[in-house]
Amino acid sequence: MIEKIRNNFTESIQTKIAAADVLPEKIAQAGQMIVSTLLNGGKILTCGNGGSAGDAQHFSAEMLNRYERERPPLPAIALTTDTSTLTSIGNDYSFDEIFSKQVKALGQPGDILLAFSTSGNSQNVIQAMRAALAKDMLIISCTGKDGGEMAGLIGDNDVEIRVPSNSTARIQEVHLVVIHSLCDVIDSTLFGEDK
Ligand SMILES: O=C(CO)[C@@H](O)[C@H](O)[C@H](O)[C@H](O)COP(=O)(O)O
Ligand SMILES: [Zn+2]
Repeated sequence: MIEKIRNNFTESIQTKIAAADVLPEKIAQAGQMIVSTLLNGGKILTCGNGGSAGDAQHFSAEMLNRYERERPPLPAIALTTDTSTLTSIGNDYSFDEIFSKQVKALGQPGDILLAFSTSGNSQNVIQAMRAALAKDMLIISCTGKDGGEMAGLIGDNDVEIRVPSNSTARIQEVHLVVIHSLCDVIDSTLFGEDK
């Protein structure tokens, strides 16, 4: 058991080292995209399933409240939190539409959909991306593995941040570093370097 646990740490560290080689430019690009959207009066909608629902909420909480410093609240909505909305769409239509119907209702042109899926194949996230594209929103996708079906929906103005790993757990662990790095880019660009 001890060896198994140690191996989880080792694998997580190795995946992060591999990600540090390939992801920083994409993360910087995504962070600047978010900054431009915020400066234009837009907002960020976030979604994902399971651990990735937690990621979606983690990012929106850091926007709405704070990351590491005092600064004004920034606009973001996690589409994973309103159980009345989620259960009614799931019950009356389908689970695949739980995010896309919210994107259709809340999304405005120029807003960003921040979509988390380790496989890139979660249908409700894919439907949310299609709804965002139909609304002239921009997309930042955080994926892993081979990028799945989501990779094919990314356009020239969108950014895919794909973690180089096939393990759902290891990908999620890197997604958390991505979230905090996005917050870092956003805060330092909008409010200056932290003193
Ligand atoms: O947190 C975990 C596994 O670490 C699970 O809850 C996991 O997020 C769920 O199985 C998700 O449904 C997986 O979806 P996705 O990452 O492929 O979009
Ligand atoms: Zn998990």
